[in-house]
Amino acid sequence: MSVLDVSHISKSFGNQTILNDVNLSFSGNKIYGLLGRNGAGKSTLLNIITNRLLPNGGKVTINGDTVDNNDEALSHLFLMSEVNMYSNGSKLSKIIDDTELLYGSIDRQLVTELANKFELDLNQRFGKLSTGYRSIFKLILALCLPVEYVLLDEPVLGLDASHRELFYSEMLKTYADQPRNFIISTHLIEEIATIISDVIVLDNGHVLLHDTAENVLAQSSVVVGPKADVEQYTQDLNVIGKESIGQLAAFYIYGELNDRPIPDTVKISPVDLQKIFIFLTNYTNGGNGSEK
Ligand SMILES: Nc1ncnc2c1ncn2[C@@H]1O[C@H](COP(=O)(O)OP(=O)(O)OP(=O)(O)O)[C@@H](O)[C@H]1O
Repeated sequence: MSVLDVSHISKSFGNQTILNDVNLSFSGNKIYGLLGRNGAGKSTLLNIITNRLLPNGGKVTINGDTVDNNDEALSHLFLMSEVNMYSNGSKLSKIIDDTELLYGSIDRQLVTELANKFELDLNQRFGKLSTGYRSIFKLILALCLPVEYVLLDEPVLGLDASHRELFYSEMLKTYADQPRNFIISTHLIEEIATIISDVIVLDNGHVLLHDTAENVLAQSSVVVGPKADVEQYTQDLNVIGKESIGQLAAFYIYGELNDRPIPDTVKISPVDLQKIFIFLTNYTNGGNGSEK
Protein backbone atom coordinates (compact mmCIF):
# COMPACT_ATOMS: atom_id res chain seq x y z
CA MET A 1 0.00 0.00 0.00
CA SER A 2 1.29 3.44 -0.98
CA VAL A 3 2.03 5.88 1.86
CA LEU A 4 2.59 9.62 1.68
CA ASP A 5 4.39 10.84 4.80
CA VAL A 6 4.76 14.41 5.93
CA SER A 7 7.42 14.37 8.66
CA HIS A 8 8.32 17.29 10.91
CA ILE A 9 7.55 19.87 8.23
CA SER A 10 8.19 23.47 9.21
CA LYS A 11 7.84 26.55 7.05
CA SER A 12 8.31 30.24 7.76
CA PHE A 13 7.90 33.29 5.60
CA GLY A 14 10.10 36.01 7.08
CA ASN A 15 9.55 35.86 10.82
CA GLN A 16 6.08 34.33 10.42
CA THR A 17 5.95 30.59 11.18
CA ILE A 18 3.22 29.05 9.03
CA LEU A 19 3.83 25.35 9.65
CA ASN A 20 5.47 24.18 12.84
CA ASP A 21 6.56 20.53 13.02
CA VAL A 22 3.63 19.15 11.04
CA ASN A 23 3.35 15.36 10.89
CA LEU A 24 0.74 13.61 8.75
CA SER A 25 0.38 10.33 6.97
CA PHE A 26 -1.89 9.64 4.00
CA SER A 27 -2.70 6.13 2.80
CA GLY A 28 -5.48 3.62 2.28
CA ASN A 29 -7.18 5.34 -0.65
CA LYS A 30 -9.14 7.76 1.48
CA ILE A 31 -10.75 11.11 0.82
CA TYR A 32 -9.22 13.60 3.24
CA GLY A 33 -10.72 16.98 4.02
CA LEU A 34 -7.92 19.47 4.79
CA LEU A 35 -9.50 22.28 6.77
CA GLY A 36 -8.17 25.43 8.39
CA ARG A 37 -9.03 29.07 8.68
CA ASN A 38 -7.74 31.63 6.18
CA GLY A 39 -3.97 31.71 6.29
CA ALA A 40 -3.70 28.47 8.28
CA GLY A 41 -1.14 27.09 5.84
CA LYS A 42 -3.19 24.61 3.78
CA SER A 43 -1.90 25.78 0.39
CA THR A 44 1.62 26.03 1.79
CA LEU A 45 1.42 22.40 2.93
CA LEU A 46 0.05 21.17 -0.42
CA ASN A 47 2.79 23.09 -2.25
CA ILE A 48 5.45 21.55 -0.02
CA ILE A 49 4.02 18.05 -0.56
CA THR A 50 4.27 18.55 -4.34
CA ASN A 51 7.76 20.09 -4.14
CA ARG A 52 6.59 23.46 -5.49
CA LEU A 53 7.82 25.00 -2.26
CA LEU A 54 10.73 23.93 -0.08
CA PRO A 55 10.23 23.54 3.67
CA ASN A 56 12.62 25.01 6.24
CA GLY A 57 12.70 21.67 7.99
CA GLY A 58 11.34 18.15 7.69
CA LYS A 59 10.65 15.98 4.68
CA VAL A 60 7.88 14.55 2.52
CA THR A 61 8.20 10.98 1.27
CA ILE A 62 6.18 8.58 -0.84
CA ASN A 63 6.85 4.97 0.13
CA GLY A 64 10.02 6.17 1.84
CA ASP A 65 11.36 8.13 -1.18
CA THR A 66 11.70 11.89 -0.82
CA VAL A 67 9.68 14.06 -3.20
CA ASP A 68 12.47 16.63 -3.22
CA ASN A 69 13.54 16.92 -6.88
CA ASN A 70 12.43 13.35 -7.41
CA ASP A 71 10.40 13.09 -10.62
CA GLU A 72 9.51 9.47 -10.00
CA ALA A 73 8.01 10.22 -6.58
CA LEU A 74 6.31 13.36 -7.88
CA SER A 75 4.65 11.40 -10.71
CA HIS A 76 2.40 9.86 -8.03
CA LEU A 77 0.99 13.30 -7.16
CA PHE A 78 -1.13 15.89 -8.93
CA LEU A 79 -1.96 19.25 -7.37
CA MET A 80 -4.87 21.22 -8.74
CA SER A 81 -4.94 24.79 -7.44
CA GLU A 82 -5.91 28.26 -8.57
CA VAL A 83 -2.35 28.78 -9.81
CA ASN A 84 -2.40 28.53 -13.59
CA MET A 85 0.53 26.48 -14.83
CA TYR A 86 -0.54 26.68 -18.48
CA SER A 87 0.13 29.36 -21.05
CA ASN A 88 -2.89 31.33 -22.20
CA GLY A 89 -2.19 30.61 -25.85
CA SER A 90 -2.19 26.82 -25.48
CA LYS A 91 -5.12 24.78 -26.71
CA LEU A 92 -6.62 22.53 -24.07
CA SER A 93 -6.00 19.48 -26.29
CA LYS A 94 -2.28 20.39 -26.42
CA ILE A 95 -2.12 20.79 -22.62
CA ILE A 96 -3.71 17.33 -22.32
CA ASP A 97 -1.05 15.87 -24.68
CA ASP A 98 1.77 17.52 -22.69
CA THR A 99 0.34 16.37 -19.36
CA GLU A 100 0.02 12.84 -20.70
CA LEU A 101 3.72 12.86 -21.61
CA LEU A 102 4.59 14.04 -18.11
CA TYR A 103 2.50 11.43 -16.29
CA GLY A 104 2.91 8.52 -18.75
CA SER A 105 -0.81 8.23 -19.50
CA ILE A 106 -4.20 9.88 -19.15
CA ASP A 107 -7.68 8.38 -19.41
CA ARG A 108 -8.65 9.90 -22.78
CA GLN A 109 -12.10 8.37 -22.77
CA LEU A 110 -12.85 9.94 -19.39
CA VAL A 111 -11.43 13.30 -20.52
CA THR A 112 -13.87 13.32 -23.45
CA GLU A 113 -16.76 12.13 -21.31
CA LEU A 114 -16.17 14.80 -18.63
CA ALA A 115 -15.56 17.56 -21.20
CA ASN A 116 -18.96 16.68 -22.72
CA LYS A 117 -20.70 16.64 -19.35
CA PHE A 118 -19.23 20.02 -18.39
CA GLU A 119 -19.74 21.32 -21.96
CA LEU A 120 -16.08 22.22 -22.30
CA ASP A 121 -14.69 22.58 -25.83
CA LEU A 122 -11.19 21.07 -25.81
CA ASN A 123 -10.25 23.06 -28.93
CA GLN A 124 -10.40 26.30 -26.97
CA ARG A 125 -7.30 28.09 -25.76
CA PHE A 126 -6.69 28.10 -22.01
CA GLY A 127 -6.54 31.90 -21.85
CA LYS A 128 -10.04 32.18 -23.33
CA LEU A 129 -11.66 30.20 -20.52
CA SER A 130 -13.66 31.85 -17.74
CA THR A 131 -12.41 31.43 -14.16
CA GLY A 132 -14.90 28.62 -13.56
CA TYR A 133 -13.97 26.78 -16.76
CA ARG A 134 -10.25 27.05 -15.95
CA SER A 135 -11.05 25.23 -12.69
CA ILE A 136 -13.18 22.70 -14.57
CA PHE A 137 -10.37 21.97 -17.04
CA LYS A 138 -7.84 21.47 -14.24
CA LEU A 139 -10.31 19.25 -12.37
CA ILE A 140 -10.77 17.09 -15.47
CA LEU A 141 -6.98 16.63 -15.64
CA ALA A 142 -6.92 15.79 -11.91
CA LEU A 143 -9.58 13.10 -12.32
CA CYS A 144 -8.10 11.53 -15.45
CA LEU A 145 -4.43 11.16 -14.49
CA PRO A 146 -3.08 7.85 -13.14
CA VAL A 147 -1.87 9.29 -9.82
CA GLU A 148 -2.25 7.80 -6.35
CA TYR A 149 -2.62 11.18 -4.66
CA VAL A 150 -4.94 13.84 -6.06
CA LEU A 151 -4.47 17.11 -4.17
CA LEU A 152 -7.22 19.66 -4.69
CA ASP A 153 -6.72 23.18 -3.33
CA GLU A 154 -10.09 24.97 -3.34
CA PRO A 155 -11.23 22.77 -6.24
CA VAL A 156 -14.62 24.34 -6.90
CA LEU A 157 -13.50 27.96 -6.86
CA GLY A 158 -15.63 29.82 -9.42
CA LEU A 159 -17.87 26.84 -10.22
CA ASP A 160 -21.62 27.43 -10.16
CA ALA A 161 -23.80 25.25 -7.91
CA SER A 162 -24.72 22.70 -10.59
CA HIS A 163 -21.13 22.37 -11.79
CA ARG A 164 -20.02 21.88 -8.17
CA GLU A 165 -22.54 19.10 -7.74
CA LEU A 166 -21.52 17.54 -11.04
CA PHE A 167 -17.86 17.65 -10.00
CA TYR A 168 -18.45 15.96 -6.62
CA SER A 169 -20.52 13.20 -8.22
CA GLU A 170 -18.00 12.60 -11.04
CA MET A 171 -15.18 12.60 -8.52
CA LEU A 172 -16.93 9.91 -6.49
CA LYS A 173 -17.56 7.87 -9.65
CA THR A 174 -13.88 7.92 -10.60
CA TYR A 175 -13.00 7.13 -6.98
CA ALA A 176 -15.26 4.07 -7.05
CA ASP A 177 -13.74 2.94 -10.38
CA GLN A 178 -10.18 3.65 -9.33
CA PRO A 179 -9.74 4.08 -5.56
CA ARG A 180 -6.92 6.51 -4.69
CA ASN A 181 -6.21 9.20 -2.15
CA PHE A 182 -7.80 12.61 -2.45
CA ILE A 183 -6.71 15.53 -0.25
CA ILE A 184 -9.25 18.32 -0.58
CA SER A 185 -8.58 21.72 0.92
CA THR A 186 -11.73 23.80 1.05
CA HIS A 187 -13.78 26.25 3.08
CA LEU A 188 -17.01 24.73 1.75
CA ILE A 189 -17.16 22.22 4.59
CA GLU A 190 -20.85 21.39 4.23
CA GLU A 191 -20.33 20.46 0.58
CA ILE A 192 -17.60 17.92 1.30
CA ALA A 193 -18.85 16.70 4.70
CA THR A 194 -20.60 13.69 3.23
CA ILE A 195 -17.80 12.63 0.91
CA ILE A 196 -14.72 12.77 3.12
CA SER A 197 -13.61 9.85 5.24
CA ASP A 198 -10.97 11.74 7.25
CA VAL A 199 -10.73 15.24 8.66
CA ILE A 200 -7.50 17.19 9.14
CA VAL A 201 -7.61 20.63 10.73
CA LEU A 202 -4.58 22.91 10.59
CA ASP A 203 -4.44 25.71 13.12
CA ASN A 204 -1.69 27.98 14.37
CA GLY A 205 0.94 26.02 12.46
CA HIS A 206 -0.08 22.68 13.97
CA VAL A 207 -2.35 19.75 13.19
CA LEU A 208 -5.22 20.51 15.56
CA LEU A 209 -7.23 17.45 14.57
CA HIS A 210 -6.68 14.36 12.44
CA ASP A 211 -9.33 11.69 12.73
CA THR A 212 -11.98 9.89 10.75
CA ALA A 213 -15.04 12.01 9.99
CA GLU A 214 -17.08 9.34 11.75
CA ASN A 215 -15.10 9.70 14.99
CA VAL A 216 -15.18 13.49 14.84
CA LEU A 217 -18.96 13.49 14.48
CA ALA A 218 -19.39 10.81 17.14
CA GLN A 219 -17.43 12.90 19.63
CA SER A 220 -19.44 16.05 19.04
CA SER A 221 -22.72 17.08 20.60
CA VAL A 222 -24.70 20.11 21.59
CA VAL A 223 -26.45 20.40 24.93
CA VAL A 224 -29.44 22.75 24.81
CA GLY A 225 -31.71 23.91 27.62
CA PRO A 226 -32.08 26.43 30.45
CA LYS A 227 -28.67 28.00 31.04
CA ALA A 228 -28.28 26.88 34.66
CA ASP A 229 -29.11 23.25 33.79
CA VAL A 230 -26.81 23.23 30.78
CA GLU A 231 -23.98 24.73 32.82
CA GLN A 232 -24.44 22.16 35.55
CA TYR A 233 -24.65 19.17 33.20
CA THR A 234 -21.58 20.21 31.16
CA GLN A 235 -19.45 21.16 34.20
CA ASP A 236 -16.56 18.76 33.63
CA LEU A 237 -17.03 18.25 29.89
CA ASN A 238 -14.89 19.64 27.08
CA VAL A 239 -17.00 22.64 26.08
CA ILE A 240 -15.69 24.06 22.79
CA GLY A 241 -18.39 26.64 22.20
CA LYS A 242 -21.29 28.41 23.82
CA GLU A 243 -24.34 30.17 22.44
CA SER A 244 -27.08 31.69 24.50
CA ILE A 245 -30.23 33.71 23.99
CA GLY A 246 -31.74 34.99 27.23
CA GLN A 247 -31.97 32.06 29.65
CA LEU A 248 -31.62 29.43 26.92
CA ALA A 249 -28.13 28.07 26.28
CA ALA A 250 -26.47 25.76 23.77
CA PHE A 251 -23.09 24.36 24.83
CA TYR A 252 -21.04 22.49 22.21
CA ILE A 253 -19.08 19.50 23.50
CA TYR A 254 -16.11 17.76 21.90
CA GLY A 255 -15.35 14.48 23.65
CA GLU A 256 -17.12 12.02 25.88
CA LEU A 257 -20.32 12.93 27.69
CA ASN A 258 -20.46 11.78 31.31
CA ASP A 259 -22.63 9.09 32.87
CA ARG A 260 -24.65 11.61 34.85
CA PRO A 261 -28.40 11.41 34.21
CA ILE A 262 -29.49 13.95 31.60
CA PRO A 263 -31.92 16.47 33.13
CA ASP A 264 -35.43 16.45 31.56
CA THR A 265 -35.00 20.11 30.67
CA VAL A 266 -31.90 19.45 28.57
CA LYS A 267 -31.70 18.05 25.04
CA ILE A 268 -28.55 16.56 23.50
CA SER A 269 -28.19 16.53 19.69
CA PRO A 270 -25.50 15.82 17.09
CA VAL A 271 -23.47 18.67 15.57
CA ASP A 272 -22.45 19.10 11.92
CA LEU A 273 -18.83 19.24 10.82
CA GLN A 274 -18.86 22.93 9.93
CA LYS A 275 -20.04 23.93 13.39
CA ILE A 276 -17.44 21.69 15.04
CA PHE A 277 -14.74 23.26 12.87
CA ILE A 278 -15.85 26.81 13.69
CA PHE A 279 -15.80 26.21 17.44
CA LEU A 280 -12.59 24.17 17.49
CA THR A 281 -10.68 26.82 15.57
CA ASN A 282 -12.27 29.77 17.42
CA TYR A 283 -11.56 28.21 20.77
CA THR A 284 -7.84 27.83 20.15
CA ASN A 285 -7.74 31.44 19.01
CA GLY A 286 -9.06 32.63 22.35
CA GLY A 287 -12.83 32.66 21.80
CA ASN A 288 -15.41 30.09 22.80
CA GLY A 289 -18.54 31.10 21.03
CA SER A 290 -21.00 33.91 21.23
CA GLU A 291 -23.27 35.07 23.98
CA LYS A 292 -26.22 37.01 22.65
N1 LIG B 1 5.23 33.12 -0.94
C1 LIG B 1 4.84 33.65 0.22
N2 LIG B 1 5.52 34.67 0.77
C2 LIG B 1 5.15 35.20 1.96
N3 LIG B 1 4.09 34.77 2.69
C3 LIG B 1 3.38 33.77 2.20
C4 LIG B 1 3.71 33.15 0.94
N4 LIG B 1 2.83 32.14 0.73
C5 LIG B 1 1.99 32.15 1.78
N5 LIG B 1 2.32 33.11 2.66
C6 LIG B 1 1.63 33.39 3.92
O1 LIG B 1 1.51 32.17 4.61
C7 LIG B 1 0.26 32.12 5.29
C8 LIG B 1 -0.45 30.82 4.94
O2 LIG B 1 -0.86 30.92 3.59
P1 LIG B 1 -1.62 29.74 2.87
O3 LIG B 1 -1.98 30.24 1.53
O4 LIG B 1 -0.81 28.50 2.96
O5 LIG B 1 -2.90 29.56 3.81
P2 LIG B 1 -4.28 28.84 3.51
O6 LIG B 1 -4.61 28.04 4.71
O7 LIG B 1 -4.22 28.12 2.21
O8 LIG B 1 -5.22 30.11 3.42
P3 LIG B 1 -6.59 30.40 2.63
O9 LIG B 1 -7.61 29.46 3.18
O10 LIG B 1 -6.87 31.81 2.98
O11 LIG B 1 -6.32 30.18 1.17
C9 LIG B 1 -0.47 33.38 4.94
O12 LIG B 1 -0.31 34.31 6.01
C10 LIG B 1 0.21 33.87 3.70
O13 LIG B 1 0.17 35.27 3.60
